[in-house]
Amino acid sequence: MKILKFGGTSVGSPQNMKLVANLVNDEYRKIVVLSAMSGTTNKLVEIAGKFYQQQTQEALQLTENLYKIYREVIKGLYTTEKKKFAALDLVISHFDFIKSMATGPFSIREERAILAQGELLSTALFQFLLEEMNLDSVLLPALNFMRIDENEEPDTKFLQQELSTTLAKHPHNNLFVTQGYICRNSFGEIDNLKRGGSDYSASLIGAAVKATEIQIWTDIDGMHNNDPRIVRNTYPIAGLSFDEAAELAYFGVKILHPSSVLPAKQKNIPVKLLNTMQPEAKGTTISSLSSGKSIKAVAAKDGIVAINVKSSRMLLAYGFLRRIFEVFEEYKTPIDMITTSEVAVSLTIDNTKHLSDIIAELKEFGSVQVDESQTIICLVGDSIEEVPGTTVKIFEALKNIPLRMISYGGSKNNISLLISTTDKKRALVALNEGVFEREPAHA
Ligand SMILES: Nc1ncnc2c1ncn2[C@@H]1O[C@H](COP(=O)(O)OP(=O)(O)O)[C@@H](O)[C@H]1O
Ligand SMILES: N[C@@H](CC(=O)OP(=O)(O)O)C(=O)O
Repeated sequence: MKILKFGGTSVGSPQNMKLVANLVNDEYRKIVVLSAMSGTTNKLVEIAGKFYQQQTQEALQLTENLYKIYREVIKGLYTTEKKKFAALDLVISHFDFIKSMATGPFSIREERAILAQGELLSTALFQFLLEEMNLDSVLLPALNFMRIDENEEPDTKFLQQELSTTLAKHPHNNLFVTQGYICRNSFGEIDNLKRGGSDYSASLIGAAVKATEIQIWTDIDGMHNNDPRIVRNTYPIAGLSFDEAAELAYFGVKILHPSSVLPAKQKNIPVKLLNTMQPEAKGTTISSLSSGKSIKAVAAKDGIVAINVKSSRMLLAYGFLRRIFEVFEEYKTPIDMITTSEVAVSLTIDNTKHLSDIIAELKEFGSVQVDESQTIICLVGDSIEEVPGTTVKIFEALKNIPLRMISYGGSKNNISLLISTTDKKRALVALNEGVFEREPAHA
């Protein structure tokens, strides 16, 4: 069994959906996981926001605008009038559901139900397309098997049981289609795996059915060495280890959801990143194989806040760091980077929900300085410290950029630097020239 996940751009137009239908049309047994058509989830977030603010007319107007987009999609997607009618009926029922939110109370529960409509629509429309092409496929409702527990962790046992029971009912089918991103929570309500979560769905499903391969199909030919939206002359990386890919995803490479590497790593299932618009390109293979000692890529994570706590009283005192960490633990706020000196500690966080409470408590230890609008630049590779001259190249490339924090030696896979977000573009461009001078032979 293979898992093929197609992201928003891959199902973002009738033309692309047809490309996807042709790509899944072969003899392999597979589960196809689809995201919402690109732009849809953002629009649904906007609509839910208007309902929240009780701006009902604006919400209904945005809903109508989105409906019109789907009406056009139907025109371009099907050839027979019969399917066009059936698809229109289906689309109307989903939009009637959204419009029904105009009456009655609106809470986070209704918001999540609205956010789920994108994946429900894309999979239903895709299933109709497969039917029109006479491809035998089964639509599996993700809300029947994808579940998160009270800690928002996926219930992998339930997933495995439900999927194996469902698949056993279709022993002669090779093609299954399901929704990414959406799930139920511990109350049985509609919920989701957070933005970009369809990659995570694919990986969890792959691990549950012990797939031979998980393919993430998107609009670029694999993981590039640098952000192609910011830097020119980036190139796809042929191979990455699970650990390297996890670091890159966590530190902001948009192509892969941060949680999606672990389920595949645990079951040792290779993950391929492939391009729907260029299916013959090799893409990137993420596996347990080491991909060679070198720096493979750089990622940038914005929205970081640096907090510095300085306390001469605490000089050389044991227990100081534990007490600082306890404050973050109390507010369920993960720490990304940490650097220390004898009298001070600097930490970074990206979740600022409890920032003022955290600062208030930290002030009990000494003076606290907070710097917002920071970016972590993370260089990822294998056994970085064993490659002579690596750090020299990095600091030479960044010689004109103020570095607020440096984290090196925590793992063999990364060097992280904290800079002001205003310097991010300059830093990524400088690193591209100074560290990744040219495409390696294997890429
Ligand atoms: N290092 C990188 N390698 C490849 N793509 C990247 C990288 N950094 C950012 N991206 C962006 O990620 C985009 C694909 O991710 P995403 O929009 O989530 O895809 P999808 O809509 O298929 O889920 C690419 O179009 C690319 O611009
Ligand atoms: N539609 C969801 C889930 C998702 O993963 O989308 P994409 O695969 O297009 O990043 C979102 O926009 O967050």
